[in-house]
Amino acid sequence: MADVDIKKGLAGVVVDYTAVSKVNPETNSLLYRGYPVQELAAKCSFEEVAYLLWNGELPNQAQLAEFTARERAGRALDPVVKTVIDTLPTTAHPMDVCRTAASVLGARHELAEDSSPEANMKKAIDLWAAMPAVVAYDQRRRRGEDVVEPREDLDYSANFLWMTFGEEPVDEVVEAFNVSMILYAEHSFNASTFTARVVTSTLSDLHSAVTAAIGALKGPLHGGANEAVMHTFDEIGIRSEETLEEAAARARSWMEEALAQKKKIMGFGHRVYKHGDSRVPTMKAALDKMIAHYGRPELLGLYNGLEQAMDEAKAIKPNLDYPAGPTYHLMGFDTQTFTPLFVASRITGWTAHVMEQLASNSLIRPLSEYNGPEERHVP
Ligand SMILES: CC(=O)SCCNC(=O)CCNC(=O)[C@H](O)C(C)(C)COP(=O)(O)OP(=O)(O)OC[C@H]1O[C@@H](n2cnc3c(N)ncnc32)[C@H](O)[C@@H]1OP(=O)(O)O
Ligand SMILES: O=C([O-])CC(=O)C(=O)O
Repeated sequence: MADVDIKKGLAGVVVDYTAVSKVNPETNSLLYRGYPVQELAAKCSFEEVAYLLWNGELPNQAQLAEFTARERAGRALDPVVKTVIDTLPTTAHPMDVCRTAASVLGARHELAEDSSPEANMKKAIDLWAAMPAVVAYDQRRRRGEDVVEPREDLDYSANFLWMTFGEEPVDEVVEAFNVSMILYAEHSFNASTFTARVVTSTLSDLHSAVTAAIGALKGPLHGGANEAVMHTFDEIGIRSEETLEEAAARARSWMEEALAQKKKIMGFGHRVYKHGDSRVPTMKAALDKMIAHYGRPELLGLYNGLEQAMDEAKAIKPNLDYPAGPTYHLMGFDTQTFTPLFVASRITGWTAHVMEQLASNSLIRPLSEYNGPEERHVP
C-alpha cells in the first residue's frame, strides 16, 4: 500500500474558511459571528441569534420587529405536511418525521428552483419558522393529541412549548429552552453542517442540504446523543424517592461497569474539545434551574455520578448533549423528541453555512486511496 497520510474522519483537517462561528478548543470558547455564545445565551432571544447567524450582525429594534413578524407569520403547520405526517406510523422516529417534513416543505416552496441569496434567506427563515409545529405536532400525535395552533403573542421559545404542550409555559422554563436553542444553533464544521455544505457544493438546493443534514444529525455520535443520554438515565433507573447522594452512587457504579465493558457513553467526549465543551457550563446552569424548578434532585445525582466517574476513569468531559437531554426530559418532551429540538435550532447554523458555501463555492470532492483488489479481468 502506498504511504499516504489518511486523515480518518477528516480529523484535524481544515477544509475551508468560515465566518459563521469559531470553535476554539484551546480557550474552550465558541463565538457566533464574533460574540461569545455565553453572552448571547444570557442577553439575547433565539430570534436575535438566528438573525445574527444569517446576517452577520445583531438586529436593531426595527430589524428585529420585522424579523420576528416573519417568523410568527410562518408558524402554522402546513396542512399538506400534516397530511404527510399523518400517513407515517406513530412508531416512526421523530427525526424521520422531521427529515420528511423538511423535504416536503422544500418540494412545496414557492421558490423551490431559485437558489439566489434572497431566495435562500427566505427559505431559511420559512423552514426555521415552520419546524417547531412539525416537532410539536409529531409528539402530540404520538400521545393521541391534536394540533395546537400557534400563538402570535408568544416568542419563539414560548410558542414552541405552547404548541407542544397546549399550556402557557412559565418564564423560567421558556428561558431554559431559549438558552438551549441558542447553544445548539451553530458549531462550525460538525458532521451535519459539513453534510449540508457537501450537498450545497453540488449546487443542489437549501432544503436538500437541510434534509441531508437532519440525516447526519440523527446518529448517536452526533445529535442523537441527547436522546441516548436519557436512555442511559433510564437504564440506570430514575427513582424520584432517592436522594441526590443515593442516585449519584448508583450512577457511579453503572459507569464503572459500563467502562469496564468498554462501552461508549453517549453525551461524553468531543472531536474538537478535549478539555470540555464550551457550552456545557451554560446548559448545566439551565439544567440546575430546571431541577430546582421541578424539584428533582435525584436527576442531579445521576448527572453528577456519571460525570464524576467518567472524569476519574478517563478524564473525558460531557458535551452539550449531556445536560440538554435531562433538561428536555424535565420540560416534558418525549426522549425521541430531543434530537428534533436540536434540528429546530441548528436549521439556523446549517442554512447560514449553505449561504456561505454558495457565496464562495467549490465542489467538495476529496480523494481516497484505493486498497481493493489489483486490476483483474472477467474470465
Ligand atoms: C452535539 C454533538 O454532536 S457532541 C457529540 C455527541 N456524541 C456523543 O456524545 C457520542 C459519544 N462520544 C463519542 O463517540 C466520541 O467522543 C466522539 C465521536 C464525539 C468524538 O470522538 P473522536 O474524536 O473520534 O474520538 P474517539 O472516538 O476516537 O475517542 C478517543 C478515545 O476516547 C474514548 N472515548 C471518546 N468518547 C468516549 C465516550 N463517550 N465514552 C467512552 N469512551 C470514549 C474512545 O474510546 C477512545 O479511546 P481509545 O483511544 O482507548 O480507543
Ligand atoms: O462540533 C461537533 O463535532 C459536534 C457538536 O458539538 C455540534 O455540532 O454542536
